[in-house]
Amino acid sequence: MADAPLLSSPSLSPSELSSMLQGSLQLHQFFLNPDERPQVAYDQFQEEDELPVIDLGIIRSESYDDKTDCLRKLVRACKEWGFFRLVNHGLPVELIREMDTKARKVFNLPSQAKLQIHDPEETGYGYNSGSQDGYNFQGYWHEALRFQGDSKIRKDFVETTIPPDVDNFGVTLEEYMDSMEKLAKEVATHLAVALGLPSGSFSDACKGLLMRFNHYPACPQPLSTLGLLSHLDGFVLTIIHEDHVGGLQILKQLKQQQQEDEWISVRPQFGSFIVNVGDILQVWSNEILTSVLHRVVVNNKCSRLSMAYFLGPEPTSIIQPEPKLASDEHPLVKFRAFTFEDYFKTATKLKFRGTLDSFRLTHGSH
Ligand SMILES: O=C(O)CCC(=O)C(=O)O
Ligand SMILES: [Fe+2]
Repeated sequence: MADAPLLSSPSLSPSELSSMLQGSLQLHQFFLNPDERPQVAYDQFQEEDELPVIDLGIIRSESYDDKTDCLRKLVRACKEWGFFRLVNHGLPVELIREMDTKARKVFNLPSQAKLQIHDPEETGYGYNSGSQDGYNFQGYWHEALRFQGDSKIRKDFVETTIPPDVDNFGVTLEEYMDSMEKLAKEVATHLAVALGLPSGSFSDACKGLLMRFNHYPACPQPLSTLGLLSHLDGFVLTIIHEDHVGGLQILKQLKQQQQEDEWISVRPQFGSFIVNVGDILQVWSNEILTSVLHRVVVNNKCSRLSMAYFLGPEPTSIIQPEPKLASDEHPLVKFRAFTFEDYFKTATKLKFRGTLDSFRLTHGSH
């Protein structure tokens, strides 16, 4: 019986479940093939798997030696992990909390109200759930609220679709996205400097593109499904804030140690950000920096909210490696000419896995 497990899961609120199951899928249709199911639970943390921590206060400081050390650590983290934890970033925790609370309020609206948050002309804009036909993440235990475009379009969209009982959602969203854009561009600037490039090499070609709130309701059979399938982010940098629950998993690169890569759970830390390298930065950096596979595992106790901000290039930008980063150790990687738009179309078809291989002319070090 498809719905029998629901009866044995008293911790799930009926509204959380109906939010996922009101669409075209039944519970068992979220179950993945055994080889795709997670073997590591959302809260199985190992000490050796703590992400590298980058203290932005040190990079901003006047101390040349500390700053240089920290920039080296930043490059190492982006090479070896593709991810790091950003602390001392200066963004007020009150703003983060306010954004988290308001996004949660939207997800807690009845399903019918959430389904109104969409733009008929822009698929994927606004609200989507994993039980919805044609949604990129159909079949995953996930619902999302997505905002993009310039701030005028965004403001109009929010005003006409988000119910007024979520107080000033649009005001907080604009403030949060502005702060994220500044922060992401600052990180991109530090990365350019750390690689020996002029400071604007990456950030000048970027703009804030997309903000996605990810909500993963508690799931009656968490190890039979995933919240988000394993994927590579398709932008320059992603800045994620997650609540206290946990569920993000990263494929830890163990190739240097001649071992198979392994999935590790990231320990949540409210108030800090998780930053990761996207495919476009991997190309720009001549594949010195790495875009790494990650996914989300769900649990049967409580829902989880993450807020992901994506910094990207202009849609018509030609994406190519920076020739100044070519060296004996890192010969210039060759790609056929492609724009960010081309990248995105291919990535959508491939579900954001292995997209760059479609554009690669020679095989690099990945
Ligand atoms: O929910 C998370 O922690 C990760 C979200 C994510 O990977 C994404 O939105 O691309
Ligand atoms: Fe992602």
